[in-house]
Amino acid sequence: MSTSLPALLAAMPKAELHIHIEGSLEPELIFQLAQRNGVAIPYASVEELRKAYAFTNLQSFLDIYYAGASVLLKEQDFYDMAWAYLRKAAADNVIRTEIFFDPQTHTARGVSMETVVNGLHRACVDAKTMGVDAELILCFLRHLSEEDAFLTLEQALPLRDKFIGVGLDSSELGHPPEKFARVFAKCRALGLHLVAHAGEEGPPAYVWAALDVLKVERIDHGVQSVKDPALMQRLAQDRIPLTVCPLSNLKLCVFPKLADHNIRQLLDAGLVATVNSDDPAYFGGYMNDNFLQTFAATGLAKEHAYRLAANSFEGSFAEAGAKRRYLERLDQAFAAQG
Ligand SMILES: Nc1ncnc2[nH]cnc12
Ligand SMILES: [Zn+2]
Repeated sequence: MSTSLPALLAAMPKAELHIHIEGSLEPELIFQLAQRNGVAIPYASVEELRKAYAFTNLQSFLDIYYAGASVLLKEQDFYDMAWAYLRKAAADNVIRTEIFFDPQTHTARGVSMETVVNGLHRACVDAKTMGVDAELILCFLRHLSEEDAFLTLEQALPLRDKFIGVGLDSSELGHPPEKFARVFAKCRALGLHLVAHAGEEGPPAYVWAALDVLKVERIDHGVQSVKDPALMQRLAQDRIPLTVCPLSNLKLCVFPKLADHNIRQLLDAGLVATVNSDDPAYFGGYMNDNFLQTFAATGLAKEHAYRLAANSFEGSFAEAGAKRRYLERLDQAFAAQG
Protein backbone atom coordinates (compact mmCIF):
# COMPACT_ATOMS: atom_id res chain seq x y z
CA MET A 1 0.00 0.00 0.00
CA SER A 2 1.43 3.38 -0.88
CA THR A 3 1.15 6.07 1.77
CA SER A 4 1.18 9.84 1.40
CA LEU A 5 4.50 11.65 1.69
CA PRO A 6 3.45 13.50 4.89
CA ALA A 7 2.53 10.18 6.53
CA LEU A 8 5.86 8.68 5.47
CA LEU A 9 7.80 11.70 6.79
CA ALA A 10 6.07 11.40 10.14
CA ALA A 11 6.39 7.62 10.41
CA MET A 12 9.97 7.11 9.22
CA PRO A 13 12.56 6.53 11.93
CA LYS A 14 15.05 9.38 12.18
CA ALA A 15 17.87 10.81 14.28
CA GLU A 16 17.96 14.34 15.64
CA LEU A 17 21.52 15.73 15.75
CA HIS A 18 20.89 19.40 16.53
CA ILE A 19 18.60 20.23 19.44
CA HIS A 20 19.45 22.62 22.27
CA ILE A 21 17.63 21.25 25.28
CA GLU A 22 17.15 24.78 26.69
CA GLY A 23 15.44 25.59 23.37
CA SER A 24 12.83 22.91 24.02
CA LEU A 25 11.57 24.75 27.11
CA GLU A 26 7.95 25.57 26.25
CA PRO A 27 6.39 28.74 27.70
CA GLU A 28 3.98 26.62 29.79
CA LEU A 29 6.92 24.84 31.46
CA ILE A 30 8.79 28.15 31.91
CA PHE A 31 5.82 29.48 33.89
CA GLN A 32 5.42 26.23 35.85
CA LEU A 33 9.11 26.19 36.84
CA ALA A 34 9.12 29.92 37.60
CA GLN A 35 6.28 29.34 40.06
CA ARG A 36 7.84 26.16 41.53
CA ASN A 37 11.19 27.92 42.09
CA GLY A 38 9.93 31.40 42.99
CA VAL A 39 11.73 32.99 40.02
CA ALA A 40 10.29 36.24 38.65
CA ILE A 41 9.88 36.49 34.87
CA PRO A 42 9.07 39.75 33.08
CA TYR A 43 5.96 38.41 31.28
CA ALA A 44 2.42 38.33 32.65
CA SER A 45 1.26 35.20 30.82
CA VAL A 46 2.20 32.33 28.53
CA GLU A 47 0.55 34.23 25.65
CA GLU A 48 2.54 37.38 26.36
CA LEU A 49 5.78 35.38 26.43
CA ARG A 50 4.91 33.64 23.15
CA LYS A 51 4.20 37.02 21.56
CA ALA A 52 7.78 38.06 22.32
CA TYR A 53 9.03 35.27 20.03
CA ALA A 54 9.38 37.56 17.00
CA PHE A 55 13.03 37.43 16.04
CA THR A 56 15.04 39.39 13.50
CA ASN A 57 18.34 37.53 13.79
CA LEU A 58 20.24 35.06 16.00
CA GLN A 59 21.08 37.58 18.75
CA SER A 60 17.46 38.74 19.15
CA PHE A 61 16.55 35.11 19.83
CA LEU A 62 19.48 34.36 22.15
CA ASP A 63 18.54 37.24 24.47
CA ILE A 64 15.11 35.67 25.14
CA TYR A 65 16.46 32.10 25.15
CA TYR A 66 18.94 32.83 27.96
CA ALA A 67 16.24 34.67 29.94
CA GLY A 68 13.91 31.64 29.61
CA ALA A 69 16.59 29.30 30.98
CA SER A 70 16.77 31.31 34.22
CA VAL A 71 13.87 29.29 35.72
CA LEU A 72 15.99 26.11 35.78
CA LEU A 73 17.50 25.60 39.24
CA LYS A 74 17.15 22.02 40.48
CA GLU A 75 18.12 18.64 39.06
CA GLN A 76 14.42 17.78 38.67
CA ASP A 77 13.90 20.92 36.52
CA PHE A 78 16.54 19.70 34.07
CA TYR A 79 14.99 16.23 34.11
CA ASP A 80 11.48 17.59 33.47
CA MET A 81 12.67 19.77 30.57
CA ALA A 82 14.54 16.89 28.91
CA TRP A 83 11.73 14.41 29.53
CA ALA A 84 9.16 16.73 27.88
CA TYR A 85 11.42 16.95 24.80
CA LEU A 86 12.13 13.21 24.71
CA ARG A 87 8.39 12.42 24.75
CA LYS A 88 7.92 14.69 21.74
CA ALA A 89 10.92 13.10 20.02
CA ALA A 90 9.46 9.61 20.58
CA ALA A 91 6.11 10.75 19.14
CA ASP A 92 7.96 12.00 16.03
CA ASN A 93 9.69 8.61 15.58
CA VAL A 94 13.07 9.99 16.56
CA ILE A 95 14.95 6.84 17.60
CA ARG A 96 18.29 8.53 18.26
CA THR A 97 18.94 12.04 19.57
CA GLU A 98 22.16 13.83 20.46
CA ILE A 99 21.18 16.68 22.74
CA PHE A 100 23.12 19.93 23.20
CA PHE A 101 23.19 21.63 26.58
CA ASP A 102 24.72 24.97 27.59
CA PRO A 103 26.18 24.51 31.11
CA GLN A 104 27.62 28.04 31.31
CA THR A 105 24.08 29.46 31.12
CA HIS A 106 23.41 27.68 34.42
CA THR A 107 26.75 27.65 36.25
CA ALA A 108 26.92 31.45 35.81
CA ARG A 109 23.72 31.60 37.96
CA GLY A 110 25.17 29.39 40.68
CA VAL A 111 23.64 26.09 39.50
CA SER A 112 26.22 23.31 39.74
CA MET A 113 27.48 21.28 36.77
CA GLU A 114 26.30 18.10 38.58
CA THR A 115 22.76 19.44 38.90
CA VAL A 116 22.61 20.15 35.16
CA VAL A 117 24.26 16.99 33.86
CA ASN A 118 22.69 14.55 36.30
CA GLY A 119 19.15 15.82 35.62
CA LEU A 120 19.57 15.69 31.85
CA HIS A 121 21.37 12.36 31.90
CA ARG A 122 18.71 10.65 34.03
CA ALA A 123 16.08 11.65 31.46
CA CYS A 124 18.30 10.26 28.65
CA VAL A 125 18.59 6.93 30.49
CA ASP A 126 14.81 6.79 31.05
CA ALA A 127 14.19 7.56 27.34
CA LYS A 128 15.26 3.98 26.53
CA THR A 129 11.83 2.90 27.86
CA MET A 130 10.27 4.87 24.96
CA GLY A 131 12.66 3.41 22.38
CA VAL A 132 14.79 6.55 22.13
CA ASP A 133 18.62 6.38 22.33
CA ALA A 134 19.61 9.75 23.80
CA GLU A 135 23.09 11.16 24.40
CA LEU A 136 24.39 14.54 25.57
CA ILE A 137 26.79 17.02 23.94
CA LEU A 138 28.18 19.83 26.09
CA CYS A 139 28.32 23.18 24.23
CA PHE A 140 30.68 26.05 25.01
CA LEU A 141 29.20 29.54 24.64
CA ARG A 142 31.35 31.30 22.07
CA HIS A 143 30.54 34.82 23.30
CA LEU A 144 32.37 33.92 26.53
CA SER A 145 36.15 33.57 26.89
CA GLU A 146 38.47 30.68 26.18
CA GLU A 147 39.33 30.71 29.90
CA ASP A 148 35.66 30.24 30.81
CA ALA A 149 35.41 27.33 28.36
CA PHE A 150 38.46 25.65 29.96
CA LEU A 151 36.94 26.11 33.42
CA THR A 152 33.66 24.61 32.19
CA LEU A 153 35.49 21.60 30.75
CA GLU A 154 37.31 21.09 34.06
CA GLN A 155 33.99 21.19 35.94
CA ALA A 156 32.47 18.67 33.53
CA LEU A 157 35.29 16.13 33.44
CA PRO A 158 34.23 14.26 36.62
CA LEU A 159 30.97 13.60 34.70
CA ARG A 160 32.81 12.56 31.52
CA ASP A 161 30.85 9.30 31.15
CA LYS A 162 27.57 11.25 30.90
CA PHE A 163 28.28 13.17 27.67
CA ILE A 164 29.74 12.03 24.37
CA GLY A 165 31.12 15.24 22.91
CA VAL A 166 31.42 19.00 22.88
CA GLY A 167 30.03 21.72 20.63
CA LEU A 168 30.22 25.47 20.14
CA ASP A 169 27.14 27.69 20.06
CA SER A 170 25.71 31.16 20.85
CA SER A 171 26.55 34.42 19.01
CA GLU A 172 28.46 33.44 15.89
CA LEU A 173 29.48 36.73 14.25
CA GLY A 174 32.61 38.18 15.83
CA HIS A 175 33.42 34.89 17.61
CA PRO A 176 35.26 32.75 15.04
CA PRO A 177 36.15 29.13 15.80
CA GLU A 178 39.86 29.97 16.22
CA LYS A 179 39.03 31.50 19.61
CA PHE A 180 38.48 27.94 20.92
CA ALA A 181 41.32 26.12 19.13
CA ARG A 182 43.10 25.10 22.35
CA VAL A 183 39.94 23.97 24.18
CA PHE A 184 38.89 21.81 21.24
CA ALA A 185 42.42 20.36 20.97
CA LYS A 186 42.17 19.29 24.60
CA CYS A 187 38.68 17.80 24.08
CA ARG A 188 40.00 15.91 21.05
CA ALA A 189 42.85 14.50 23.10
CA LEU A 190 40.28 13.35 25.67
CA GLY A 191 38.47 11.36 22.97
CA LEU A 192 35.34 13.51 22.93
CA HIS A 193 33.34 13.94 19.74
CA LEU A 194 33.57 17.46 18.29
CA VAL A 195 30.92 19.60 16.57
CA ALA A 196 30.49 23.37 16.12
CA HIS A 197 27.90 25.84 14.89
CA ALA A 198 29.35 27.49 11.78
CA GLY A 199 27.88 29.15 8.73
CA GLU A 200 24.50 29.85 10.33
CA GLU A 201 24.91 33.62 9.93
CA GLY A 202 28.70 33.58 9.69
CA PRO A 203 30.81 33.31 6.51
CA PRO A 204 32.27 30.18 4.86
CA ALA A 205 35.61 31.08 6.53
CA TYR A 206 34.07 30.06 9.86
CA VAL A 207 33.13 26.65 8.42
CA TRP A 208 36.68 26.17 7.11
CA ALA A 209 38.06 27.08 10.54
CA ALA A 210 35.68 24.72 12.32
CA LEU A 211 36.95 21.91 10.06
CA ASP A 212 40.65 22.74 9.87
CA VAL A 213 41.34 24.41 13.23
CA LEU A 214 38.80 22.81 15.58
CA LYS A 215 38.76 19.53 13.59
CA VAL A 216 35.03 19.01 14.10
CA GLU A 217 33.24 15.93 12.80
CA ARG A 218 29.97 17.74 11.98
CA ILE A 219 28.97 21.30 11.17
CA ASP A 220 25.86 22.66 12.86
CA HIS A 221 23.82 24.66 10.31
CA GLY A 222 26.48 25.33 7.64
CA VAL A 223 23.93 26.74 5.20
CA GLN A 224 26.24 29.65 4.24
CA SER A 225 28.65 27.07 2.75
CA VAL A 226 26.86 27.34 -0.62
CA LYS A 227 28.66 30.68 -1.11
CA ASP A 228 32.00 28.84 -1.48
CA PRO A 229 32.23 26.10 -4.16
CA ALA A 230 35.57 24.80 -2.81
CA LEU A 231 34.02 24.42 0.64
CA MET A 232 31.03 22.57 -0.82
CA GLN A 233 33.45 20.18 -2.50
CA ARG A 234 35.34 19.62 0.74
CA LEU A 235 32.14 18.93 2.71
CA ALA A 236 30.92 16.48 0.07
CA GLN A 237 34.27 14.73 -0.34
CA ASP A 238 34.87 14.24 3.40
CA ARG A 239 31.19 13.41 4.04
CA ILE A 240 30.98 16.02 6.80
CA PRO A 241 27.37 16.06 8.02
CA LEU A 242 25.53 19.40 8.16
CA THR A 243 22.85 19.56 10.83
CA VAL A 244 20.45 21.90 9.07
CA CYS A 245 17.49 23.47 10.92
CA PRO A 246 14.96 24.83 8.41
CA LEU A 247 12.36 26.35 10.78
CA SER A 248 15.13 27.95 12.83
CA ASN A 249 16.61 29.50 9.68
CA LEU A 250 13.17 30.84 8.77
CA LYS A 251 12.46 32.29 12.24
CA LEU A 252 15.92 33.88 12.51
CA CYS A 253 15.58 35.41 9.02
CA VAL A 254 18.49 33.46 7.48
CA PHE A 255 16.09 32.84 4.57
CA PRO A 256 13.11 35.12 3.84
CA LYS A 257 10.77 32.20 3.11
CA LEU A 258 10.96 28.46 3.73
CA ALA A 259 10.60 27.99 -0.04
CA ASP A 260 13.93 29.84 -0.40
CA HIS A 261 15.79 27.38 1.87
CA ASN A 262 18.84 25.76 0.25
CA ILE A 263 18.38 22.23 1.65
CA ARG A 264 17.76 20.83 -1.86
CA GLN A 265 20.94 22.51 -3.15
CA LEU A 266 22.91 20.91 -0.30
CA LEU A 267 21.49 17.46 -1.05
CA ASP A 268 21.96 17.85 -4.81
CA ALA A 269 25.63 18.74 -4.20
CA GLY A 270 26.04 15.38 -2.44
CA LEU A 271 26.38 16.77 1.08
CA VAL A 272 25.35 14.73 4.12
CA ALA A 273 22.60 17.21 5.06
CA THR A 274 20.14 16.41 7.84
CA VAL A 275 16.95 18.05 9.17
CA ASN A 276 16.77 19.11 12.84
CA SER A 277 14.73 21.34 15.14
CA ASP A 278 17.41 23.49 16.91
CA ASP A 279 15.16 25.27 19.46
CA PRO A 280 11.70 23.82 18.82
CA ALA A 281 9.85 25.70 21.58
CA TYR A 282 10.95 29.01 20.08
CA PHE A 283 10.82 28.26 16.36
CA GLY A 284 7.37 26.68 16.08
CA GLY A 285 8.16 23.07 15.49
CA TYR A 286 9.73 19.80 16.52
CA MET A 287 11.24 17.25 14.09
CA ASN A 288 8.16 16.25 12.13
CA ASP A 289 7.03 19.88 11.84
CA ASN A 290 10.44 20.65 10.30
CA PHE A 291 10.17 17.78 7.83
CA LEU A 292 6.52 18.42 6.89
CA GLN A 293 6.79 22.18 6.45
CA THR A 294 10.11 22.01 4.59
CA PHE A 295 8.90 19.35 2.17
CA ALA A 296 5.64 21.25 1.55
CA ALA A 297 7.47 24.53 0.91
CA THR A 298 10.36 23.25 -1.22
CA GLY A 299 8.78 20.34 -3.10
CA LEU A 300 11.25 17.73 -1.84
CA ALA A 301 10.15 14.16 -2.62
CA LYS A 302 10.21 10.66 -1.16
CA GLU A 303 13.82 9.96 -2.22
CA HIS A 304 14.90 13.09 -0.33
CA ALA A 305 13.07 11.84 2.77
CA TYR A 306 15.00 8.57 2.66
CA ARG A 307 18.30 10.38 2.07
CA LEU A 308 17.75 12.82 4.95
CA ALA A 309 16.86 10.04 7.41
CA ALA A 310 19.78 7.86 6.22
CA ASN A 311 22.10 10.87 6.55
CA SER A 312 20.91 11.43 10.11
CA PHE A 313 21.95 7.90 11.08
CA GLU A 314 25.24 8.08 9.17
CA GLY A 315 26.03 11.42 10.80
CA SER A 316 25.19 10.27 14.31
CA PHE A 317 27.84 9.28 16.84
CA ALA A 318 26.16 5.92 17.45
CA GLU A 319 28.37 2.83 17.27
CA ALA A 320 28.47 0.96 13.96
CA GLY A 321 26.10 -1.83 15.04
CA ALA A 322 23.44 0.63 16.19
CA LYS A 323 23.77 2.60 12.94
CA ARG A 324 23.14 -0.61 10.96
CA ARG A 325 20.04 -1.37 13.02
CA TYR A 326 18.71 2.17 12.55
CA LEU A 327 19.20 1.89 8.76
CA GLU A 328 17.43 -1.49 8.69
CA ARG A 329 14.47 0.09 10.43
CA LEU A 330 14.46 2.90 7.89
CA ASP A 331 14.47 0.39 5.02
CA GLN A 332 11.61 -1.53 6.66
CA ALA A 333 9.57 1.66 7.03
CA PHE A 334 10.02 2.50 3.35
CA ALA A 335 9.29 -1.08 2.25
CA ALA A 336 6.10 -1.13 4.35
CA GLN A 337 4.88 2.20 2.97
CA GLY A 338 5.27 1.17 -0.68
N1 LIG B 1 20.55 28.53 16.50
C1 LIG B 1 21.50 28.73 17.41
N2 LIG B 1 22.69 29.25 17.03
C2 LIG B 1 23.65 29.45 17.93
N3 LIG B 1 23.50 29.19 19.23
C3 LIG B 1 22.34 28.69 19.65
N4 LIG B 1 21.93 28.36 20.88
C4 LIG B 1 20.68 27.91 20.77
N5 LIG B 1 20.27 27.97 19.51
C5 LIG B 1 21.30 28.45 18.77
ZN1 LIG C 1 21.80 25.39 17.20
